[in-house]
Amino acid sequence: TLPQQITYCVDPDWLPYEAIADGSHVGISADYIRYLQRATGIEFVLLPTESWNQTLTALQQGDCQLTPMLNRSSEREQYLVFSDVYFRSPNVLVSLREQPFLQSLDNIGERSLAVPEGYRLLEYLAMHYPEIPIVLVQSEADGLTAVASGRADLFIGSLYSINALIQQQALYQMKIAGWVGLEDELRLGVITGLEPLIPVLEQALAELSDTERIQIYRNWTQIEVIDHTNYRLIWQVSAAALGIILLLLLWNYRSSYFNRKLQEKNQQLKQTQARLQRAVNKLQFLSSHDPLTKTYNRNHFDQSMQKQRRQPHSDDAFSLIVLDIDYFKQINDQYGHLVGDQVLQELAYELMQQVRDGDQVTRWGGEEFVILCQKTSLPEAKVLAERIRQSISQQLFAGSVQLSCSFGLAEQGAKEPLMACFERADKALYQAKAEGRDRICLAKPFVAAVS
Ligand SMILES: Nc1nc2c(ncn2[C@@H]2O[C@H](COP(=O)(O)OP(=O)(O)OP(=O)(O)O)[C@@H](O)[C@H]2O)c(=O)[nH]1
Repeated sequence: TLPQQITYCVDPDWLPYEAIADGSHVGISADYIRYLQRATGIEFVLLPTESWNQTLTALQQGDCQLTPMLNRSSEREQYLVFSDVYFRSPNVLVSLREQPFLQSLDNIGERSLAVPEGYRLLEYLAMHYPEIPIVLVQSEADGLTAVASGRADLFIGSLYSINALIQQQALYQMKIAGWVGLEDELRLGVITGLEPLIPVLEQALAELSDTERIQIYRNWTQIEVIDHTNYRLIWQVSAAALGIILLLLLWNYRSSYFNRKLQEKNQQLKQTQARLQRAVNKLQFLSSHDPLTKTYNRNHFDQSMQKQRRQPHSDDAFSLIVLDIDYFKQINDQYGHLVGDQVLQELAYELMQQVRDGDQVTRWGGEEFVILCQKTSLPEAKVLAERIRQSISQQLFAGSVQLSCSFGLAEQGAKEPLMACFERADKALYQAKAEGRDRICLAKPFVAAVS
């Protein structure tokens, strides 16, 4: 009679074959146990252990009645009976990348070899390679760490579990350094006394299709080339590079944005400066010019007089022509004020045409103009005044107006203040008016006051 319930133990750390995770049995053998439970109706109860050695002890003592996945060895046959092999896996040697490829156990030489405690491999090595220095480790994971840290030169273990561990722990500095002739031939083991279970379990295993076996295997293994590229590192480096590129692009975008803004602001500033300069120019022009005739105004005339006074030692002659339109009131009355304005503008234009570059035409007020003649003696000023007088008499202003002007001329005497010179010229102008207009009168020479 078969038991309704049996206890079983597993290797708690031997993925993908089997392991205990959060108290539950996982791995390939867990799928087989679940299948066997369904197929046989026997309840399999896990007795968790902390190491493979503990599992073997529990089996020896009868606390556990079954273990689902192990190799047969003569030592184990003393307390276990085995099913047929239902899973095979090669055993391999693992070393650091820089180690040479050893091919097999025969080429190990002086190198030390890490082997998990309780593994059948120990028996195998003791029998076939007693000279190899063995470093005992707790588990396959511990064995790989031993090689990674230099505690052992090589590790020997099952291909599938090593593959899984290397990936899980990202031990990409490891490589498979050789094949061990010995294959794992994994079987179910039950303690002696429960032999009748074996045919029942074998019968159930025989009914498992190849597809189901492959599915179980696939559930727990990912076959990948061990010597593979460290994609995680590549991703990390690429992500970092991408990050830096994005930062640079952002920086570039921001700085060109601010540059554009700055250029816009500079442009606006330039435009404002230009507007301001135009306003200043206009103000300067207005402060020194007569708005109607565009000749200089009295303000500018006064400033020029002061400058003239600052050059008392100049030997150059300097003359003033003061002129006034004759009967301008009548022109205004007859043709209207707007025509009067136009006459003033055209006359001013005529005066500016006639004088030399250094001379200045100023509207003194109303219809009276003053011409400051640099480097000009009284006879020279008279020639100029005569030319002006004649040219005025020969043209029509504002289309139809004929006019004449009266002129008063004076040459600045030595040490004569300009204002005094102006007054002499103005007097001469009144004289011209009084003598019948349309004529030129010269002022009497300057007589310096006797001190
Ligand atoms: N259209 C116009 N007339 C002006 C302007 N400034 C002064 N006048 C006029 O010029 C006239 C000057 O008249 P008056 O001082 O009597 O002199 P006038 O008529 O020229 O006579 P005489 O100088 O003695 O020959 C006045 O009627 C003013 O109104 C101006 O800017 N535009």
